[in-house]
Amino acid sequence: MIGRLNHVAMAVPDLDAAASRYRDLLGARVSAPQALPEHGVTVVFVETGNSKIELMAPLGADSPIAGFVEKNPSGGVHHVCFEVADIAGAARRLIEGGARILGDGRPRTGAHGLPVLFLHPKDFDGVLIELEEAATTRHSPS
Ligand SMILES: CC[C@@H](C(=O)O)C(=O)SCCNC(=O)CCNC(=O)[C@H](O)C(C)(C)COP(=O)(O)OP(=O)(O)OC[C@H]1O[C@@H](n2cnc3c(N)ncnc32)[C@H](O)[C@@H]1OP(=O)(O)O
Ligand SMILES: [Co+2]
Repeated sequence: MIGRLNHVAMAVPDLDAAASRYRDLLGARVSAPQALPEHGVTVVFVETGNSKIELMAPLGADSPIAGFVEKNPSGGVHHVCFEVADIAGAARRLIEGGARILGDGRPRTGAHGLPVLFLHPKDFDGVLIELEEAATTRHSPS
């Protein structure tokens, strides 16, 4: 069901400093910061050729990554994101298999303008998994 690794996300305490390190020390192409209040994070994406790194800092009072950054004040790997062809079908199959989808269970629009959802880390060996519907499978409204 899962396809390409879309990104690995790192939660960081200082987004500008982290972005500079990837740009200036590692020589990577880094996108402009994108504030996503509906997700409680500000993100930049680092291009790695075969995938991406998402650097994210908490945004707002109810950020879902606030607890993680509090427990890991230097930052750390927060989640991995896999592409799926059909996110609604994937969600049904996961629920049938006993996995928990975080939030209200419905996909939300993620940083790339595509539907995303998150699976509980306790159901996947302590790793938070994000699923993103692959761009090629989106249909334009007719
Ligand atoms: C930018 C949009 C989008 C994209 O398009 O790419 C994004 O990536 S948004 C990214 C931010 N959004 C999310 O992460 C949404 C889903 N996450 C959550 O709902 C929460 O982060 C969480 C997973 C429910 C954890 O929230 P928290 O407040 O930390 O809850 P707890 O303190 O109760 O933690 C429970 C338990 O889980 C462990 N934990 C927490 N975060 C992680 C993590 N990232 N990876 C692995 N495990 C994690 C935490 O340590 C607790 O464990 P115990 O202490 O053993 O109980
Ligand atoms: Co992500």
